[in-house]
Amino acid sequence: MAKILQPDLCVIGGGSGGLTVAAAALSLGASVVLVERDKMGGDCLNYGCVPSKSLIASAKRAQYMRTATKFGIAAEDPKINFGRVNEHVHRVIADIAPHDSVERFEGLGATVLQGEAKFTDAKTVMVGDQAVKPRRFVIATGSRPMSPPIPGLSEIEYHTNETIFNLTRKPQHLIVVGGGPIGMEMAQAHHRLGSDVTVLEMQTPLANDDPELSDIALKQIRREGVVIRQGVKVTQVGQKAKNIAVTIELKNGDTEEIVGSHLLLAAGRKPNVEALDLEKAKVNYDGRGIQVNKSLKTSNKRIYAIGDVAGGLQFTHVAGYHGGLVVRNALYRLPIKNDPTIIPWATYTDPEIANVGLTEADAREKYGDKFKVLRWSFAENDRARAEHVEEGLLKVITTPSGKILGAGAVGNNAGELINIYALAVANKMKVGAFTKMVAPYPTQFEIAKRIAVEFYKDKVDHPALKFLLQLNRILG
Ligand SMILES: Cc1cc2nc3c(=O)[nH]c(=O)nc-3n(C[C@H](O)[C@H](O)[C@H](O)COP(=O)(O)OP(=O)(O)OC[C@H]3O[C@@H](n4cnc5c(N)ncnc54)[C@H](O)[C@@H]3O)c2cc1C
Ligand SMILES: NC(=O)c1ccc[n+]([C@@H]2O[C@H](COP(=O)([O-])OP(=O)(O)OC[C@H]3O[C@@H](n4cnc5c(N)ncnc54)[C@H](O)[C@@H]3O)[C@@H](O)[C@H]2O)c1
Repeated sequence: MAKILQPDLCVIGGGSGGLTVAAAALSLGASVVLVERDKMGGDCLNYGCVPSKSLIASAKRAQYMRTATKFGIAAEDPKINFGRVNEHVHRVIADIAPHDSVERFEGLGATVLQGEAKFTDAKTVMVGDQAVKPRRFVIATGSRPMSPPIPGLSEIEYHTNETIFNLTRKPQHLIVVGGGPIGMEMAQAHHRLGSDVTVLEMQTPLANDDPELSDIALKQIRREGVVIRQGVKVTQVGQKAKNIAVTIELKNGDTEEIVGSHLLLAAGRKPNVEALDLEKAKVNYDGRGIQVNKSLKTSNKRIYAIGDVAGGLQFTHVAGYHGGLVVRNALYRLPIKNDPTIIPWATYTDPEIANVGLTEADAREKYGDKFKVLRWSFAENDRARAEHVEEGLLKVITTPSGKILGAGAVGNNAGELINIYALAVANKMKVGAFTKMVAPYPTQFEIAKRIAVEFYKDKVDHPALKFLLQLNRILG
């Protein structure tokens, strides 16, 4: 057996969370062993954010061609070379990959072990025949697609996010099971790239977002031609000649068969915990993931869990945020507090949907009717008009005194717009801060400024202001 490694940190998983911890700890002079069993960069780089956003970018270009007429340019039915689209997607991955590579991390001073980590006791992990006994562990093993218990699934060939980006030929008819962010982003992108697409959602599509916002996006996606069947139960799947037949049960008990060329499962995620032998490390977990406290520590105080495997919000920026927190605690014992209430998210459908902090429904639950909802339509914004992206809405939720509790947006670049509200929520800012700033004209960002003015609209009825106005009139 090789010499036991005894670094400051052993990071298990070389994805968004693990790489953040490793890079930060190395830059602070700590010794790090990094363990990855598959591809460096994890889900985000290889099977998630990067390929999906690259595919969406291709799909957007195709849509621009179809909708050019309103800009005075003859619209065209785009000639889509799906193989070339696939090359573009993989070129983007390859361009980013060096940043996440074994070579880069070894260059930074890490010992990178390429294999599967398994705990043998509360202080030791084995990777092959290499033992690692660090001062602290960080588990960042992520999640994988969940396979719902659908009869017939094991007998057919289906796709998940781990295989869909390998397709080099356009799916004729893509059936997507699950209308969450993965399902809806992939459904719209594939439809724009020329596939027929049917989404089968057992409850409500994009249910994690404010329905006032997601309805606007879903309307647009439907208008483009994606068929979204909600409230349906998939009861059977099977091969039908070269196609896949999916039987669904409707709310009234009727059944229907939908036949497609490809099936994508996007029905939620499962934490990657099984291979770790967590029982031996006395680390508690359940179906959602590893249980952690506010400091992201597990039931074994030497071991942290971060990112998707920690059972909370599943986003790359959350894994990165967790990573930044645990480095402070693990290396310097500085107090940390994981605060999920400051986390924004964006779904990259077109229009995009984004949120941070409380939604209107959250606020109602927490404050009854003691809060304000400000609304401003993108249609009122000059830049949105010029770009023909008037379909959009910004909502800001405040306390009666103007503290920003949350914001949500649907529309062009809503994901960019939400950043300023992430700043506002994290810093407990008041809406008044927006009235003091000047936004360049014409930017879409002016919506954020305009909505802040809305907050003061009813204040013009204040008796003191009315009196001052009257007085000024008298004074001439
Ligand atoms: C299609 C899709 C699109 C997405 N789009 C976005 C987006 O636009 N924005 C966003 O913020 N998020 C997005 N996400 C979510 C994002 O990818 C994840 O939240 C993020 O990757 C989680 O990071 P992580 O470090 O927790 O896990 P991962 O990045 O998955 O990394 C975990 C790593 O651990 C390794 N591993 C697992 N078990 C072991 C073991 N026992 N030993 C050694 N190594 C192990 C795995 O191989 C993997 O490389 C998307 C996800 C999908 C699937
Ligand atoms: N833009 C982004 O940031 C982005 C994009 C994609 C994914 N993600 C992350 O990845 C996570 C996982 O995404 P997801 O879309 O797989 O999961 P999800 O849990 O958000 O959505 C899954 C959907 O599938 C439905 N479903 C489950 N079983 C079903 C069945 N048998 N038949 C029909 N419908 C079924 C659920 O009702 C749900 O609406 C997200 O929660 C998000 O955190 C983020």
